[in-house]
Amino acid sequence: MTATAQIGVTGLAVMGRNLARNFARSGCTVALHNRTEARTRDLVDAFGHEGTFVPTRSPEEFVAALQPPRCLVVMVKAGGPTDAVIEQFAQLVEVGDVIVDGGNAHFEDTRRREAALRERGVHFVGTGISGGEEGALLGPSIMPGGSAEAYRSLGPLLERIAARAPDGAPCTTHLGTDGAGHFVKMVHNGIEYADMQLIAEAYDLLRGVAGLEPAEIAEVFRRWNTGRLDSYLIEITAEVLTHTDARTGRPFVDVVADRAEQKGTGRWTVQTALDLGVPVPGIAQAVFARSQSGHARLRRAAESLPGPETAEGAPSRMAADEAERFAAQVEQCLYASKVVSYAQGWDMLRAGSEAYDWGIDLGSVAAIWRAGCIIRAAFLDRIRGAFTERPALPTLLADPQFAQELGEAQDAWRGTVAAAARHGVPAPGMSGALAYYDGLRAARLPAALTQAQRDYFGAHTYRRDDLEGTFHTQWGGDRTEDRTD
Ligand SMILES: NC(=O)C1=CN([C@@H]2O[C@H](COP(=O)(O)OP(=O)(O)OC[C@H]3O[C@@H](n4cnc5c(N)ncnc54)[C@H](OP(=O)(O)O)[C@@H]3O)[C@@H](O)[C@H]2O)C=CC1
Ligand SMILES: O=C(CO)[C@H](O)[C@H](O)COP(=O)(O)O
Repeated sequence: MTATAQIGVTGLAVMGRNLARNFARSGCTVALHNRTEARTRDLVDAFGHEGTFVPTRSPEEFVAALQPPRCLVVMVKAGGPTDAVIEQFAQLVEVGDVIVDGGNAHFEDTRRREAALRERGVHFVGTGISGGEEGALLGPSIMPGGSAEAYRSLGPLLERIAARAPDGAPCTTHLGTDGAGHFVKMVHNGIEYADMQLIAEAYDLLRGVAGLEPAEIAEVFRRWNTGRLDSYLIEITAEVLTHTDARTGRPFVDVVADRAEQKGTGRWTVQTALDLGVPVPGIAQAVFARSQSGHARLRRAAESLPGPETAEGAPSRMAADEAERFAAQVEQCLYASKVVSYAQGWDMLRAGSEAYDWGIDLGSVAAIWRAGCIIRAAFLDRIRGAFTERPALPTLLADPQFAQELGEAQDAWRGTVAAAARHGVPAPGMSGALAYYDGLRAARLPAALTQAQRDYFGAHTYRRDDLEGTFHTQWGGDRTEDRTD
């Protein structure tokens, strides 16, 4: 077989097939391979006219079809299958070739795989790809890690197929060595979970407190989508809320089982945050809210527990002008809570970058999330601006523009969280975001009491604000204080 292909894709299910088509449409010659050959044939039969494909029937043929240095993208099921496929191709490629894993791998697996392949002289690039099936075809946000040398050959190809931000910049950049790309994708998904949870809470409040119908709530979301909340997730929420179930004629949202599932990337984000010691309660609340929704036994056991009197029976419908005022208040609350969640996501990016010495450019991450990915949103350009102007910004909340907006949202944010509590509408994301915000601004936290308790029962010692060193109080004795360091 003649080596004519600039890039190869192995694993031609929904993501791989569309990525391969995207490469071909951008003018690349694309080698194709899939374990089950029928998928390769189907792709060429259906889409062969879109560009130049080189279908292959075996891993050996696939590798032989690639121009050196070979770049091959693995798009197979995450976990064991990815390991098996990487090992298979590692045996066939040569020193200097690039193997790319575009699946949703855990960044620690990517670090392990990169180290093993580096020993053999092969570049391994773990890359996050976001945008789902449609994004893979029309332009995803691509988050590659790996060596700078690998990016030199792979980067130009990725830049051809990535989404374009409104300023025309491709939504991909080299993020750092080994697992940096998959770490960034993991945090992207964590933020995605938090954002989706907040949007779900806004919907629930408009329904449970204002008494609006799904189609009316869709109109509210459409309006929001023309302002600072302009984002893909708000846009699709409006679409979902206008959809009517063909079987029953009821709003679609009312026939879908209210048990949210998860493949695991949100959970990984929270587990990693715990290891890194970064507080990301917005993401954790979202993961736990999904988990709680699926606990049928707990929910059944609790369904007859008392709630606030205002919540008894069907929600009373607000008058039009009152509903409008309430919706405006929810918008402020949603926006403020969203800013807090994104701030936590960026804290996590910074902590990961420091812990693994990746040197992730925090402004660039916002730049490549402006288009193509699930959390694409107008306000990411402002996050890009904030971290580009001040790379050492300690938290997004300290950016003067965001801080001003959070100041302006105070009454509405607190009023909405209070309304949720009064009506018994669960809003862990919004109330958690407010608690996080208040926790950061507090001049003094009750952590002082926690420390005192720890010293009381376990002699764990404490520090004082007025003296250097560590101390222990003789709680069981005369309560004198000893210096312990
Ligand atoms: N779906 C999505 O929206 C997104 C998916 N991803 C990630 O992209 C990757 C691909 O996802 P998706 O397209 O949904 O496909 P799947 O995750 O469903 O994986 C199916 C593909 O994996 C191949 N495969 C499975 N096991 C093996 C094996 N042991 N050896 C060789 N090939 C194997 C299948 O081959 P065969 O046809 O022979 O069964 C098929 O090509 C995954 O890692 C996923 O996490 C990332 C972003 C979004
Ligand atoms: O990677 C993605 C987008 O960027 C997937 O859409 C995401 O993994 C979906 O996750 P979950 O099934 O856990 O909701």
